[in-house]
Amino acid sequence: MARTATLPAPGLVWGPHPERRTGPRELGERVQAGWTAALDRLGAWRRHDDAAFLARVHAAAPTATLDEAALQALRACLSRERTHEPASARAREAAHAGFSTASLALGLATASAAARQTLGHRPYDTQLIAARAVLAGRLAEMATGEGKTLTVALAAAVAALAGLPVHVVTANDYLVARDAERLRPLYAALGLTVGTVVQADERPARAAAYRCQVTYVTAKELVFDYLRDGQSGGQTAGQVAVQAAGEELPGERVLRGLCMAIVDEADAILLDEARVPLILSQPVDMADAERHARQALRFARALEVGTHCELDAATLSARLTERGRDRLARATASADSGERSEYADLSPAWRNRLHREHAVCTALAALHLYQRERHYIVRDDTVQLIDETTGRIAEGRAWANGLQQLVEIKEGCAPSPAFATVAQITYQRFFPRYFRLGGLSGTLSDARAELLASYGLSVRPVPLRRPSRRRVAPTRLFPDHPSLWVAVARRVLMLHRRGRPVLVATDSVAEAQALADHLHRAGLPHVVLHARCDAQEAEVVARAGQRGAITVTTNMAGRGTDIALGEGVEALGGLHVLSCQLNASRRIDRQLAGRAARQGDPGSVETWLSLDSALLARSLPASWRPWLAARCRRLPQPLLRALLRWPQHMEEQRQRMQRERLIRHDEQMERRLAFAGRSE
Ligand SMILES: Nc1ncnc2c1ncn2[C@@H]1O[C@H](COP(=O)(O)OP(=O)(O)OP(=O)(O)O)[C@@H](O)[C@H]1O
Repeated sequence: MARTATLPAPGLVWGPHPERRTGPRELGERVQAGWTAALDRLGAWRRHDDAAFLARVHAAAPTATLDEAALQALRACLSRERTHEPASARAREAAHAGFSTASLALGLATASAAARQTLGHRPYDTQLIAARAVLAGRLAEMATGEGKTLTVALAAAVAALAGLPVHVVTANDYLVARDAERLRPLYAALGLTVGTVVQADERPARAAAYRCQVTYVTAKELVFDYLRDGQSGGQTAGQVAVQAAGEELPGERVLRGLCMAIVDEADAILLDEARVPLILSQPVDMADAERHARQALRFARALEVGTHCELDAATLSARLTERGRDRLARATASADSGERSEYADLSPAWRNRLHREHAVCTALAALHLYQRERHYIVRDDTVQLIDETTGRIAEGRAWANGLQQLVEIKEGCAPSPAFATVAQITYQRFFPRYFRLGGLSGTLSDARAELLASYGLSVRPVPLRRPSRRRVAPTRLFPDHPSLWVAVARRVLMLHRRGRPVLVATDSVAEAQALADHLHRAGLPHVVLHARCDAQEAEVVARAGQRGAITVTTNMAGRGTDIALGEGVEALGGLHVLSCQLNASRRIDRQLAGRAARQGDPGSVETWLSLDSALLARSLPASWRPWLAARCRRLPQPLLRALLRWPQHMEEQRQRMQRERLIRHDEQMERRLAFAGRSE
């Protein structure tokens, strides 16, 4: 007998702040996303489907005008199909089906007309294909320089015309302001309003920005606004009515729900930034916090490793055994019963089993797992963290959940101000709450399985507009940094004499300065970029394509910044990118390479590394170094590439596991809090 199964309706929360509350996407949706991605791999089918869709957009172009009557008709047509407050289960299903091809074609044709009229840019076919993928709730992989900024605007405009409040999520405040400003005329021509949210904005400004039809914002600001909104509680019917009338509610929610988000540079946000939860915290009474931390350390010191607890060095976490739990319970009970004991001054929080076990496990980790000179250093009576990826001091960073104060007390330092977690959420739990979610980046395919598993998002590769003319020169390895800088300076001199612009990427400020000294001695004019100022960085990187320009950068050169070639540079061979950094993932290498040879321009890329670069030095056995140092210039290319790829692969795996652990931890928290209230 045939069996049929119906998929459960996704748990959608409607009302004034619509959002999904099902966590990661439903199984059915993931299967569908996986199936669509599999279809994409059938190149012939994909080309046919793209061609048919483009034909419809081009056919709709003559009717796609920007007069009010046409826009009114388009809005009506699109909003019939979107249903962000569906009244029935049937409408709810339609909400997931997306727009019909006909209305989507008309919507994109109209947005294209606005782009032509206001920006003077006729959207490329590749941009239309990518915008369609985004509106279908997918991640479009568009190579660097192919025009993602305009693509985002096309997709955002269509969704906004359908009546969905759209959040365009970008990498930093500078890009938020720049993109919104650049695209404002396009949105205005379609009768749409645009707002921006940056770090410095106060609550009323944020509320006003979120009331716009399209809001440009960074992921961090967006998530903190969501967490703060969660703290402000529900609204009364009267307040909802006031807000619906467009009036401001001081101290109330600023977001209008999670309807549609388009994530630009999606891999940077959904993967690279998604390794730690976002925590909303508030200062706590320091005397209480210090007493509590000292009590936790006292309990932890009384436990025997192996008998009462087990330690996991890989995850830097401790676990109590049954005997450990009993001992802890007895100790706290004896304090509670008023018996004279060393624990007599315990605060009431210790009566809660979950709380005391968590506090003692953290103290055990602080005592036995977090090591001086490896995880932190002690300087000027303070504990400073060491960044595990770069091996440098992580300025201004501190551990959460009381760990910082525990390590400080262990080291005999004065504990720094403590903060209690008020609410927390991960990107992996936040973004799937959007009713519609899509995004773009140049570097997604390496992580497609993880993106599907964590966010239910499939990756749609978008073809190049013009064939790439990027030349990749052989990789070279040098025994140490001094020999690397001498060779790099010579290379830069040679290219500079020909007038070709060069962009050199180094690993750190110190390395950039060392190279700058060599360039200076060689009489080569150059710009060193190591300020942590996104606006300045983008400005300098944008000039890096001028004839004879030499730019030295310390981190990934301006993701999201266009490097236009100066006059005559194309004939000289375009921009040359010289990477002297072994990045933590291949995606970052590809982003850097993507600064050269954009949109069919000529350009070249090469990678020169030193054996003592941070990631290599950490991952290659010390016994290999003398052998490699003697032969590094003669190693065959495949062997050299494999040698450099290995540490990068290990780092990618480590970061992936970190994200998986975070998701598991998040799920555990959710289960524990199921009876105690939500974590946000
Ligand atoms: N349809 C178009 N017509 C003409 N120029 C365009 C069009 N689309 C984009 N451009 C131009 O192409 C350049 C690159 O665009 P953009 O910066 O959006 O690329 P990108 O894909 O975001 O690059 P990256 O991956 O480096 O961030 C910009 O100068 C932009 O103005």
